[in-house]
Amino acid sequence: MGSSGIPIVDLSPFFRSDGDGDEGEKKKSMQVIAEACSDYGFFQIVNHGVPLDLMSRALELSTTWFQNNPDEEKLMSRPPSHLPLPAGYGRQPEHSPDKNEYLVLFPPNSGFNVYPQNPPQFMEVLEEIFSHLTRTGGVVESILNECLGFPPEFLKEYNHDRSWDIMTALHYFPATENENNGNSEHEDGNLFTFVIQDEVGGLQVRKNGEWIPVTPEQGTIIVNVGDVIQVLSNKKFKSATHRVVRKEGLSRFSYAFFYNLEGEKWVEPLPQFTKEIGEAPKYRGFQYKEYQELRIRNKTHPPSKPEDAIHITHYAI
Ligand SMILES: O=C(O)CCC(=O)C(=O)O
Ligand SMILES: [Fe+2]
Repeated sequence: MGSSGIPIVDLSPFFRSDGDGDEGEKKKSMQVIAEACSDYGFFQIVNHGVPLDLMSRALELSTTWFQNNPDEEKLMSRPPSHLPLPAGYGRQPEHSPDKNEYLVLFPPNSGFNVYPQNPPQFMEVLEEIFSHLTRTGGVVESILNECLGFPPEFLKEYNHDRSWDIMTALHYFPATENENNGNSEHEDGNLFTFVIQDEVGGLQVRKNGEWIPVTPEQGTIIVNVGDVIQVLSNKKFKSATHRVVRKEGLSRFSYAFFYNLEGEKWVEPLPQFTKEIGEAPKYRGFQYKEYQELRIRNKTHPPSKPEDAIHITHYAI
């Protein structure tokens, strides 16, 4: 358990080749994960395969880049991509309640990436951490697959195309006297997200109706389950409700890695969570990219009332 009461799971047994004794450890970890996902969709991982010095380095470099980068880089053009959002630098529109700026990256082999040039090592570190997070994503995906009782490799085959994964480096501005919203209350629309945060803190998750601060623990990666897992499992696993609150006098830096689905994929509650157990589906099916486009429109053209923003409830039956 972390100091915030969010479970911390040691993934090392999942990275070792199967030896005696590992099965028991794996089972215990999977129980903790399954419970956290059934309750509120949030847990943390250690011994996750991403080198700790790479994580610190990535945070140091993004801090330097956001604080010092020349405006030309911030203003670099963001050509359209295969996703409903472009790669490169962006900033929340002036009217947005969210006060952050960010850098969007696609997988290292993507021709759509727009990389920062300074510091010169930044691009290499971004590519390296992206690759590590992708590998850890595969491990977490297979754990969730087993926790949900899917046939072996079901999620891996359903979600074999990694070209829609994205990573964002985020910079939250210091809070002012009047407001401290960094990233409004939301659920992520994907399978799951990894968050790496600096020591400032500010990420909060809603658990049993209360906002719980996710206390920074160096080297830990936060995992939050997204809407796709919630829909496939007909809400057996929950998509985590979370937000970021800014601190006065302090900038906060983080990375979010979104383990996504290819845009053409169809998402709907699976028969083992509906007709095979006599339960009605809680959602109608949808194409992944249609939902992502609607979510991005929430950000670029915010509805006049927050309750008009599109969430997964848009597809609720
Ligand atoms: O910066 C963070 O800690 C979380 C970011 C987040 O929730 C998101 O980008 O969806
Ligand atoms: Fe999020």
